[in-house]
Order: sequence, then structure tokens, then C-alpha cells
Amino acid sequence: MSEPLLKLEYVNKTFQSSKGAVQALHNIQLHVKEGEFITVIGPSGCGKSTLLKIIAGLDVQHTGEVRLGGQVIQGPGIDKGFIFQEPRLFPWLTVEKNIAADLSLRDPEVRKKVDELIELVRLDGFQKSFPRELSGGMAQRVAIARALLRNPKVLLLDEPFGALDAFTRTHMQEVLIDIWQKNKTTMIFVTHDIDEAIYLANRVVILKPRPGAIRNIVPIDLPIPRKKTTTSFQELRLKVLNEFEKIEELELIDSSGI
Ligand SMILES: Nc1ncnc2c1ncn2[C@@H]1O[C@H](COP(=O)(O)OP(=O)(O)OP(=O)(O)O)[C@@H](O)[C@H]1O
Repeated sequence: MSEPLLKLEYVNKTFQSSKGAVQALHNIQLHVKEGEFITVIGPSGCGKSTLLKIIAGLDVQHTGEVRLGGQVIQGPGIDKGFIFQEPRLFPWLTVEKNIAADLSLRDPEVRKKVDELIELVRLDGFQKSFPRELSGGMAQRVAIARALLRNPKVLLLDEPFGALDAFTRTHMQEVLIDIWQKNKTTMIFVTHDIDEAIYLANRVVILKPRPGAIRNIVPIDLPIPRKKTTTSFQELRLKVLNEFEKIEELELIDSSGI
């Protein structure tokens, strides 16, 4: 079997806060294959964002080892694309210039790649538009295209559709699956939404809080395109919900001191 693209081995992360030490992550062990789509879900404060920041190299103050393509992650870099909840575009630049960012559109290779990405994220006709002229979903698609321009080994998405209305969110999920199928980029996607987690993933990683740890990993073997109304989808939904209930029960036992 080929080596996983991304390997987390016994990752622990503790924050020092005014209330003392907070263990955000405990012994996280996760292997991700190239081209996999992983979603990460769990209650608030279970360490989802911390995990993503560690993979992004934005937080290297942890123990354990994180390797991407065999190399220990020592900081941020273009091999790790990051998409936030808000698109973080440059308001004074057009769509195509936002995607190119610090690269020149006069470079024919950049021009070609930007044009391909504009088509991939379905923004044909909006090349010269400014961010203020775009909807939330369109702006987020620009952010995705910008991240993909650098051919990252992994794309890390921290609740990228959290601020969108339900209709746009569903559309964006379809667009992202399409991008993933065409581009084959490895994706790690954090969400609070169980349906979204199942709809997108090859595997759903369920975290539990205090300390943040992997509770379970649920493989999703549904064919694509998926439909949220099918029985097999609903069965997986119940399975994930069940895990959440178990987490809640553990939390109640914890807080009652039993
Ligand atoms: N900079 C920090 N200083 C101190 N504690 C922190 C810091 N960042 C996160 N934490 C704590 O670490 C734990 C995990 O936080 P994290 O933001 O990763 O959780 P999350 O699952 O992403 O939460 P949410 O779903 O609410 O965004 C929480 O208890 C949080 O309070």
C-alpha cells in the first residue's frame, strides 16, 4: 500500500489560558491518502480549527508529528491551501487578479491556469468583476480558485460555507465535489453540519471535546452524485448522530462528576 499523503501521529496540543492549561487535542492519529476527501465534525470547542491550523503549519507548538508528503510540517506554505469561513479577497482587485494574487496574468502559464480555474469554479463571465459585485458563494469560489492556483498538496477548509444561506450552501457542496473529482486535490473540510460532512466525504472524522480526540471515523461509501434523501444516506446520518449522542452522554457524566 502507498504511503499516506498526510500523517498525524499522536498529536497533542495544549493552550495556556488565564484559566490554566487547556488540552485542545489529545493523541490525534490520522492517515490521509492522496486524493481523499476528509470531513471533520464535532461539538464546539473539540479542536477542529486547532487541528486544521496544525496541518496548515500555522501552529507548530504541539507535540507529536505531522508529515505532508513525507516531510515534517514546519510552517505554512503553498503546498497547503487554506479556505476560511469568509473569502478574504482583495476588494480592489478583479476576480482574475484575486485568483492570480502575486503572480502576473501577463505570464501565459498563469493566464492559462487562471482561465481553467475560473471555468472549474463556474465563474465564467465574471473575470473582470470586483468582489463587491459577487454573491457570498461566488466570492468563496474565487477563494477556492486562488488556493488551487498554487497546486496545493492539500486544501484545508474551515467551515467555508458556514456563512452561506441553505440554498447557496447546497450548491457550493455540489461545486466542491465537482472540483474535487476533476482536480483530485486532497481535502480536509471542517464543518458543524452532519449532512454536509456525509455528502462530501470519503471519511467523516468525529471529534469529541475536553480533550479534543477522535471519537470515531465513519467511512462513506456512497456513490457520487449523492442524494441526501436516500435511505443509505439517512442510515449514515443516524450513525453519525448516534456518535454525537454518545459524546453528549459522556459530557453529562463528566460534568456530573460520576
Ligand atoms: N489561542 C487559544 N488560547 C487558549 N485556548 C484556546 C485557543 N484556541 C483554542 N483554544 C481552546 O482550545 C479548544 C479547541 O478550540 P478550537 O477553536 O480548535 O475548537 P473548534 O472545535 O474549532 O470550535 P468551534 O466549533 O466552536 O469553532 C477550546 O477549548 C478552545 O477554547
